[in-house]
Amino acid sequence: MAAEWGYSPTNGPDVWARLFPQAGGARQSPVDICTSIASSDSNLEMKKLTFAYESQSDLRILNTGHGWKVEAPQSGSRLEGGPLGEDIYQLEQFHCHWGETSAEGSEHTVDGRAYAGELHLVHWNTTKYQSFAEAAQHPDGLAVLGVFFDVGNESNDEIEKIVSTLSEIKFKGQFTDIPDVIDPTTFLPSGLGYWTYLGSLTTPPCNECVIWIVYKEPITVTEEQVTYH
Ligand SMILES: NCCOCCOCCNC(=O)c1ccc(S(N)(=O)=O)cc1
Ligand SMILES: [Zn+2]
Repeated sequence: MAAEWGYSPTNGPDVWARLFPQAGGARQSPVDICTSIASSDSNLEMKKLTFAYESQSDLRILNTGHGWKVEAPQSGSRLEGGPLGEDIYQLEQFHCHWGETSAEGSEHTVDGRAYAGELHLVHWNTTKYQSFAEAAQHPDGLAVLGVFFDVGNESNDEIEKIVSTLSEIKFKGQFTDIPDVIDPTTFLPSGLGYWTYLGSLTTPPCNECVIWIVYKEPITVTEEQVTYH
């Protein structure tokens, strides 16, 4: 039985490769995004990244033990263009990484700077593959949109619909339904500039199957919305 991976010295990222060989690979995420060496690719400007999501209610939210995850398989959603070639990607789930304080918590960093948290909208390639699990075995299987959280005075209404349910799922494995209607489009910043690179799942099994699209502009949430209680 694989030991529980986590973020302590004995089960954290430095030892994941012992149990999950892909964690020792050449295209592992997260990375530090060095803005001075990121090159702008004129192709990307030509093929605009486009997305279309449905609004859904009664989505199931789960305490994964490392944060919350909302299961949101949306056959009517589409993410395409930009670095995704001719393939169409469909939303599967979205989840959040955050930390003990608002000074840390994001997985990607920008010129060494961490944000208070990071939202991941996880999509899979429905043009080429028949399921999420199958797509996760291929280098172009998944596309994940990363959105940084900045802490400020305005709370984010859509995030509030999610974090307001966390008191019901205090323990790993617990889940509940979010009664409100959630529209994933509202999680995206107004400025749609992004960095993109070929990487991996940021947690075990660390499959090298993700085309990462990390938005440059963070969205603002309150301290309450993005720190462990
Ligand atoms: N069970 C066989 C291997 O399956 C590979 C897929 O892993 C399933 C569990 N993990 C995920 O789905 C998963 C999805 C997204 C991210 S992340 N943080 O990179 O967006 C990390 C992990
Ligand atoms: Zn993630």
